[in-house]
Amino acid sequence: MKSLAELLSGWCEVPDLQVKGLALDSRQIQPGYAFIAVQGNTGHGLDFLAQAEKAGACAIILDQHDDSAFQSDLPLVRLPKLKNRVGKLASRFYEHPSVQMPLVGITGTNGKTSCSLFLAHCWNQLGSQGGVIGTLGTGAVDSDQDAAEQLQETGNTTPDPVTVQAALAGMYQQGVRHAAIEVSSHAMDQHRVEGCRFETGLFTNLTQDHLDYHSSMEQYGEAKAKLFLEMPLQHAVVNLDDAFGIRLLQQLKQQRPEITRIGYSVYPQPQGLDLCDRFVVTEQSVLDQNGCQAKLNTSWGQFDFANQQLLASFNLSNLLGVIGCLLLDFAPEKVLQAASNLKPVPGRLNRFGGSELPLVVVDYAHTPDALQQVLSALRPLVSGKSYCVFGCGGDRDRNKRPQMAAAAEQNSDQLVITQDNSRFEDPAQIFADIKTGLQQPDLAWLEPERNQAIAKALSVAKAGDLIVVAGKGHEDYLDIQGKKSFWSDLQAVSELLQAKAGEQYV
Ligand SMILES: CC(=O)N[C@H]1[C@@H](OP(=O)(O)OP(=O)(O)OC[C@H]2O[C@@H](n3ccc(=O)[nH]c3=O)[C@H](O)[C@@H]2O)O[C@H](CO)[C@@H](O)[C@@H]1O[C@H](C)C(=O)N[C@@H](C)C(=O)N[C@H](CCC(=O)O)C(=O)O
Ligand SMILES: Nc1ncnc2c1ncn2[C@@H]1O[C@H](COP(=O)(O)OP(=O)(O)OP(=O)(O)O)[C@@H](O)[C@H]1O
Repeated sequence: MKSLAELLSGWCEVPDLQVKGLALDSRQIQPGYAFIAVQGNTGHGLDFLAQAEKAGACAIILDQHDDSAFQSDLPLVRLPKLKNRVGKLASRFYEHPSVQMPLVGITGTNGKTSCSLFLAHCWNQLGSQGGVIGTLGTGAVDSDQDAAEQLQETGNTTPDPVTVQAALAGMYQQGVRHAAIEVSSHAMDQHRVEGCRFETGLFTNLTQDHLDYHSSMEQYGEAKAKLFLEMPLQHAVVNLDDAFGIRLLQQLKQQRPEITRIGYSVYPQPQGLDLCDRFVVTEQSVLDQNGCQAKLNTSWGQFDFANQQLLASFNLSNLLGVIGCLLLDFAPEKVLQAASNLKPVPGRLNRFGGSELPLVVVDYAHTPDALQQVLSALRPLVSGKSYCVFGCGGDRDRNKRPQMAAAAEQNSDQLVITQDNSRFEDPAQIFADIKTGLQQPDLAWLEPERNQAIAKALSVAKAGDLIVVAGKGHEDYLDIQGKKSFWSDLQAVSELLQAKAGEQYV
C-alpha cells in the first residue's frame, strides 16, 4: 500500500488515499489499484473506465487538461503533464528500482535483443545476476535456460511505463543486480522509460524501419537520440561504424559533456574516434564458420579475443558494444572471458544442419538492412547455392517490402517468398509489393504456406548449400486476420531437417 498523496507530492494536491497498485490498462486493474487513464494513439483510457471500476479501481488519475466527458463516483486526480510523469510516478511507487541496480538502455534498429541478452549472460558469468526487458520479455536471465521460455512476454519491445518499473522492481526482488532494457523509438516517443535512471546507453545502428509510425528517418533518429540527450545517463557507448552514431557523439559532446563517450568499431581507425573519451576497436579480425577472432585495441589495453559460436561481422560489432559497456565496471580479462563464452540469442542466427545436410539458419531479420547483413554475412560460409525464405508483415511500413526483396535478391541465389504476419492485409498484395523490388520477379518461387516454403527449399538444397529462413526468429505464432496461430520457424526447420536426414539414410 502506498499513499497517493506521497506518490504525487510536488506535482498536485490530493486527498489522502492508499493505493495497492497502478495500471494504465483496465485489464490489469486489481482491487485497490489507481487507474491511470491516458489519451493513446487510437483511444483513451477513459473509454475503459467502466471495466476499470468493475475490476476494483479505487481512483482515477487523468491529465489536468483532459476535457473528455465521463461519469464516475471514484476520486479523480488531475495531474499536470500526466503522460510525461507516468513513469516517474511508477518509479516512486516501486521505490526507484533503476537507482538500486545499474541499468543499460539499448537503442538502435538492429541488435537490441542480441546485446541485451549478451549483457545479461556476461553479468551472470561476472557474478552479478543479469535481467532484461525487451522483445523476448522481462525477467532475470538464467544462462542455463532458453531465454524465450523463461522471460515474461509483454507484447512490446519496451512495455508501458508502469510495466517497466514493475518489471525492474520484480527483478531486483528476484536478485537481479544489473539490468538491460531495449528502448525502442516508440518507447522514447511515448515516454515509456521515463523514471529510469540509466548508467549506460548503448547505440547499435540506425537504418530504415518503423516509418509507418515516425514520419521520417529524421524523426525516427531524433526519437532514439532522446535516450542520450534527455535521460539521466552517465556513459554513452556508441557504434562508430554508423553515421548516425557519429552525429550522436557530436551532439553529446556539445550538449551533454558530462557523459563519458565510448566509441566502438570493427575497424582499426574509424571515423569519430576523436569524439570519444574511450574506445574499443578491432585491429584485425577473422570471421568464418568457426565464429570470430579479433585483436582488440581498447583504452583498457590490447587483447586477443575469440568467440566460436557467434557468426557474422554484425555480431562482432554487437560484442564490441557489449564489451564497451562491461569494461566500465569489470576487469578486462574477466569481461573478455565472459564475452568469448556467449551463444546465439534465440531466433538470431540459429544454426541447423550442415555437414551432410544443407546449412539452415533461422533468423529474425525483418528489415532490409538486417536481411542484407544476415544474407551477406552467411553466404561466404558455404560453397554451394544459397536460398532465402522470407515474407513481409502486413499493416506496417509498406516501403520496406521492395527493399527487403532487393536485399534478398542481391544476396542469395534463389528466393522463396512466403507469408509472414499478414495481419489484416491481403497476403497477395504483400507478395505483389515484394515483387516490385525484384529485378527478376519471375525467378522467385512463391509458396504462401510457410511450411511448404521451407520444405520446398529443403527439397532441392544439398550438402554445402545454405537456406536462410528469415523474419520470424524466436516468434511462435503467425498473425493472420487478427488471429494468432502457433507457428515456429525453429520447430519447423528442425522437424523438416530431421525428415530430410531420415530420407537420406533410407
Ligand atoms: C501505436 C502504439 O505504439 N501503441 C502503444 C501504446 O498504446 P496506446 O497508448 O496508443 O493505446 P490505445 O490503444 O490508444 O489505448 C489508450 C489507452 O487505453 C487503455 N486501454 C486499452 C484497452 C483496454 O481494454 N483497456 C484500456 O485501459 C490502454 O492501456 C491505453 O492506455 O502504448 C501501449 C502501452 O505502452 C503499447 O502497448 C501500444 O503498443 C502497441 C500494442 C503496438 O503495437 N506498438 C508498436 C508499434 C510498438 O510500440 N513497437 C515498438 C518497437 C518494436 C520493434 O522493436 O520493432 C515496441 O517497443 O514494442
Ligand atoms: N548489429 C546488428 N546490425 C545489423 N543486424 C543485426 C545486428 N544485430 C543483430 N542483427 C540482426 O538483426 C535482426 C534483429 O536482431 P535483434 O533482435 O538483436 O535486434 P533488435 O534491435 O532487438 O530488433 P527487434 O526490436 O526488431 O527485435 C536479426 O536478424 C539479427 O540477426
